[in-house]
Amino acid sequence: MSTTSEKDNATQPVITTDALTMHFRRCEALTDVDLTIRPGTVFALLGENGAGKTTMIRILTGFQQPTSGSCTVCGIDPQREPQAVRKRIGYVSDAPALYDWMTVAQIGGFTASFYDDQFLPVYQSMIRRYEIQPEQKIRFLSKGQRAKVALSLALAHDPSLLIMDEPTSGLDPKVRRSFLESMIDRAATGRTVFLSSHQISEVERVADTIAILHHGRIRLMGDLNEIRESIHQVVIDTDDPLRAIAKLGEPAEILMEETQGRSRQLYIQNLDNGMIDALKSTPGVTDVRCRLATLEEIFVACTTASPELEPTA
Ligand SMILES: Nc1ncnc2c1ncn2[C@@H]1O[C@H](COP(=O)(O)OP(=O)(O)OP(=O)(O)O)[C@@H](O)[C@H]1O
Repeated sequence: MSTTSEKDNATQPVITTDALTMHFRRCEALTDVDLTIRPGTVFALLGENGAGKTTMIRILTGFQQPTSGSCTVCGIDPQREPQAVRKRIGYVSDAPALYDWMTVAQIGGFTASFYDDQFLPVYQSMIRRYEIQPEQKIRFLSKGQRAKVALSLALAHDPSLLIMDEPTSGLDPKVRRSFLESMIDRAATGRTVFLSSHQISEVERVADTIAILHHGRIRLMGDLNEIRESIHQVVIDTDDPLRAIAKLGEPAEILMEETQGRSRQLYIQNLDNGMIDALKSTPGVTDVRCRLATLEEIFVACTTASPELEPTA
């Protein structure tokens, strides 16, 4: 029977951030990021290059002090107790720093000294499965082989939280597929996976919760299926490019708007049938077509600011 504290652990958020902000001298890498990630989730942080994903991961793993705001990882503050956080989690950085002069076997033995007895046999079996020679020097491994060693080191202590920055870059399609499937299996057993990516198709396959980061701000966050079912692409044809279109009321939110001649394309969250009818009956509107947006379109809509929708400072 599980104890009260085990039950608490199973429901307590694994990661929380509260108004997390990181401003470098010339760049606002993160601004007011609020996140809550529950156990048993595969969470994907999506964002284009420079959106702030690595900065976020560096703060969560205690390698970077935020400018303001706070966060917890497995209930621990990574700014106060970075070592305690790193011992609890598995972490794969976007450029794994491995000791080049060691062999694959030696780096496993070295890392095993920080964990319990289970680490080494699990590491060795993963290395075998990846068909990497244990006696090979790290310096002579290919990029993909290095990624596999880094993954094996991060996973061998069976962490309850795995944090990965672009985990599949460098992996071949076969390994990529089995790796992604293993992430789903981890979540099914109550463990949590946090990954950053700009590979939309991969995220669609594995993630159940996503956040889209744009210029350091969360543009959209939530259950992936709910997000996909709540955002529509609407194309409105008019008889005149300057024709005004009926304003959509609450709770609809326009994520992106583009005009091409007499055709206007909008990505709208929380659209309802009444709004479509209102658009259709707007004078001068000749046709309205509406369908659910793909995740790729949602990503583009959230990371391409329409000038008229840019928040004013
Ligand atoms: N130490 C630093 N000093 C100054 N600026 C930094 C520093 N680290 C990151 N930045 C800036 O912060 C922004 C976010 O960088 P970050 O590496 O977090 O992006 P990312 O989303 O991981 O991008 P990518 O997908 O290209 O890896 C970028 O504009 C980057 O130049």
